[in-house]
Amino acid sequence: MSQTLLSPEDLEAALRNVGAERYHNKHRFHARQYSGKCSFEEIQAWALNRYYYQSMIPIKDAIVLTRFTDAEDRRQWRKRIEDHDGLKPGDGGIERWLKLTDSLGFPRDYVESTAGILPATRFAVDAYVTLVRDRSPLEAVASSLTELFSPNIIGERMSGMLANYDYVSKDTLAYFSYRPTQAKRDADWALDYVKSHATTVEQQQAVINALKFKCNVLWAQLDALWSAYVDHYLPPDAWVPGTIAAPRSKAA
Ligand SMILES: O=C(O)c1cc(C(=O)O)c2c(n1)C(=O)C(=O)c1cc(C(=O)O)[nH]c1-2
Repeated sequence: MSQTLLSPEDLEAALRNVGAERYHNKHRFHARQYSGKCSFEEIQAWALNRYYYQSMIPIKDAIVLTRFTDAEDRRQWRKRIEDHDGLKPGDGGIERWLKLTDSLGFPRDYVESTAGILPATRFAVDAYVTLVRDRSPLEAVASSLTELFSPNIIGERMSGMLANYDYVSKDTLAYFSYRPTQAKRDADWALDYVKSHATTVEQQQAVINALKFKCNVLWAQLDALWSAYVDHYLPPDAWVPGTIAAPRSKAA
């Protein structure tokens, strides 16, 4: 734990180091997914569970918005909500995620009910929402900085999935074509914010810890998927492969 005040550049280096050590691109589920080793059911379970993350991101961002006292900060942050919700029905990131779960055979009402997600998915995502509500606005912004690292993992995931799974296409993965540009815009802004607002040792330590926490939010979701769908240790109420969704031949 650093006890000296870091320059803005050294703080950025420390934050990037958190990602280098802990981001979910290092998780074995990610490697399994992009290298083509996931079964159809594992990809279904990943998309179903991740819907919960997607659906809670704009709620999380709406909470962050309420915590800014500066109008310019709110103007910048509200773009995130628009990206996910779209500006009209049928538009936006959540809708694009639902197109992916449609293509994997799931009925929309089942996905949107989140009835079949893993308990750890719910706990991890809810913990993220709790953090942005209960900790400082600075920590809330810092916790979004995993997006500094998302363009790389998205590139690896998309090219690997397109090469290895005949049931996915650029169309069904459209969600990810939009994200890298949005994530770069958001992460650049958030990084500048954190570098200019974390001006004490305590604040710098707090932002580093917020980013570690967020890496754990992402990591825990992949741990849960592995346990339930690779090791087949299904928790009660979790979606059971072969049920609910249309069979693969019809789905994809
Ligand atoms: O595909 C990914 O691996 C990935 C990672 C992350 C991230 O690092 O938090 C986000 C997303 N995707 C994403 O699509 C997204 O909308 C998003 C919002 C946020 C956030 O913390 O506000 N992270 C992420």
